[in-house]
Amino acid sequence: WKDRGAAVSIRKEVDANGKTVMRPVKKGVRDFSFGRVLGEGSYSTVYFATDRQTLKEYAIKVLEKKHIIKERKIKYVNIEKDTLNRLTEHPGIVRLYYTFQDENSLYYVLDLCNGGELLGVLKKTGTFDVECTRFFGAQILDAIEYMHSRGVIHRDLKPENVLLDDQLHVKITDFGTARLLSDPRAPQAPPRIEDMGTSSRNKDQDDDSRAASFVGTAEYVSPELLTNKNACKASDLWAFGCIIYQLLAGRPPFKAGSEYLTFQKIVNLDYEFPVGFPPAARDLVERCLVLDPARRLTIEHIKNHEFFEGQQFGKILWKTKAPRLR
Ligand SMILES: NC(=O)c1nn(CC2CCNCC2)c2c1CCc1cnc(N=C3C=CCC=C3)nc1-2
Repeated sequence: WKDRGAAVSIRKEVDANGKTVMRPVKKGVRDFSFGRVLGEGSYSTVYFATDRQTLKEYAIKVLEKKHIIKERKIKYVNIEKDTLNRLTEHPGIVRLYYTFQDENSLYYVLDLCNGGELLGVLKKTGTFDVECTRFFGAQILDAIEYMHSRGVIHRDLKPENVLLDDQLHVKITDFGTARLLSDPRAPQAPPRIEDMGTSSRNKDQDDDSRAASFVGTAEYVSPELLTNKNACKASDLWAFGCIIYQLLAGRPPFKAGSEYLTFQKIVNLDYEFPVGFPPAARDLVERCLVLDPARRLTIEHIKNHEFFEGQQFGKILWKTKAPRLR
């Protein structure tokens, strides 16, 4: 596990001749003061942390080496680091500044998102209006487009993994279950539902035991992941459709008393729109929540959809002030 990035601190030390020297030293855990826990996963804990020298605030994800080895998750750890190393230049993705390690743990120094989860903000207002949904939806879509252009499929997009910074701008996180396509630029023809029965894998996807085992969070998992275990870029757009629905309705489209019943609703496309759901948003959601990934709207189609009429994407989007939440 090679450390990444070369953050150094300058440390005052006395050399062999008793002379005080300023020596560049790679940053380590002693260079930070750790605060509250921001989140805990099966193999990691994320802390609020402050660089003692620069006073800059970060989120530091700490992974215990013993636990990762015991649970045979080394591959996940390296996939997440490789994924974050590919996603370095987008305002909508939590950035990895550098990593370091000590004898017990691995440390990822990441962007801090003081605004918390999009889900938390949504719960405060219950539902968002069209203006707010367009603002957050456009930023999420812009970030997905960048991810996919770098050959990364998130596979677990949901409002809990959409964080917000101080300006309530979106930052997508948690790439521990992402899939890295071998050739980022290869246009990925998602498998068709009728091809699902065959064992043929999508040619872009590396043959990876993780593909067979991983399924995302029940309410947002795509039908192809349930029927064929093969996530494709369109799987993230299924989750996008679920998120747009949830921002406007205040609940996800597929939710039942158990995971199994939720999965049943998904594969049967069993969901309804609440009365008063905005028509343009309804049309967009209906064209994202399509069982056959090959027939789902692409990112370009979504950007040109009536719901996003007049919405600018790209750099200008990230300079726009967040609308009043309502
Ligand atoms: N898994 C991660 O990489 C990760 N997990 N968290 C906290 C989780 C809490 C549950 N929902 C998903 C995120 C973070 C990160 C990246 C880096 C990161 C940066 N800032 C925050 N900020 C938060 C502030 C308030 C509440 C939750 C998170 N959190 C994280």
